[in-house]
Amino acid sequence: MIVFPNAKINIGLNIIARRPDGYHDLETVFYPVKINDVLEVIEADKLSFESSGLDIPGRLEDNLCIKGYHLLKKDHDLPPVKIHLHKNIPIGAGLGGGSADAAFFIKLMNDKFELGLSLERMEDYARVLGADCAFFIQSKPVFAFEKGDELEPINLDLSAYKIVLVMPDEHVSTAEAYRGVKPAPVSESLYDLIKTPLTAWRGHIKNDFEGHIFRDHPVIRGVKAELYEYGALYASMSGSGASVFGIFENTPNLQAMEESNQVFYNV
Ligand SMILES: C[C@@](CO)(OP(=O)(O)O)[C@H](O)COP(=O)(O)OP(=O)(O)OC[C@H]1O[C@@H](n2ccc(N)nc2=O)[C@H](O)[C@@H]1O
Ligand SMILES: Nc1ncnc2c1ncn2[C@@H]1O[C@H](COP(=O)(O)OP(=O)(O)O)[C@@H](O)[C@H]1O
Repeated sequence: MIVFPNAKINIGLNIIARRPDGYHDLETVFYPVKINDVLEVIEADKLSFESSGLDIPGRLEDNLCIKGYHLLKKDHDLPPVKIHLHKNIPIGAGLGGGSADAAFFIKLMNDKFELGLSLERMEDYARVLGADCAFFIQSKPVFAFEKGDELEPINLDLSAYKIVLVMPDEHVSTAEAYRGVKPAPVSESLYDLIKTPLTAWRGHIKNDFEGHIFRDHPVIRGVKAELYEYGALYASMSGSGASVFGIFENTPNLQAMEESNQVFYNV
């Protein structure tokens, strides 16, 4: 069985407070985008994992698909499987690629081995693997709060616009992003701001990571500024970076940016 885990962007990201468990309470909007990995699972004699495409840093046993397998195996009688992941979603990009793989792995295993798990149950499994994994079970636009794993569906349809994503040759780890941030309560909730017209988002819907990440990685700040120069109605770093998206009325020609960045059009 083959599935195609998709990436996400964060539209707005307010880091509100540090929690006693070391995590942070936040609010964000997750919006699915069309950049996909390819994940295949077949029954086999022993558990194995291999990947192609982009190199995935870290140990094999820490891959979120393998972690997902062990998590499900605790509660279900699963045979060994061979997992192949073709990695296409940029890594350390704030696009949630690893989390998407984890969630799509759970869904795939549920379908393939008829585990009978409800969406809510799969979201519970996903939460164990990472704060933003639960979103990818349904991959529909949501307002996310608490650790980013409490989800409320929202009506947000950007299909009339062109979303372009730029990935500079920089990587920011999620841990680095959280280490540098100063949590603060919000004056205007993203839950309300996201309902305002897109043309009013600039300057109001913010990503709290941008402050210190832009200071430490000026290249990323430059990408955002350039997207506005090309006419973006709204532009922001996604999540913990380093990718930056722009929302345009019409597809821009970013050929000049392609020399030093990876550009994904109409995601
Ligand atoms: C920042 C965000 C924004 O959507 O995504 P990315 O930009 O990395 O994709 C998420 O909060 C990332 O979620 P995820 O990548 O699933 O995080 P986890 O694996 O659970 O945690 C990695 C580390 O991030 C920090 N962390 C994560 C979530 C949260 N609400 N508070 C935190 O402080 C913790 O230090 C944790 O050890
Ligand atoms: N299937 C996976 N794909 C990508 N990264 C993974 C995967 N499983 C575990 N990881 C680990 O998660 C880290 C960050 O992953 P990723 O989700 O791509 O970035 P981000 O948190 O910026 O969205 C990687 O550096 C890697 O060590």
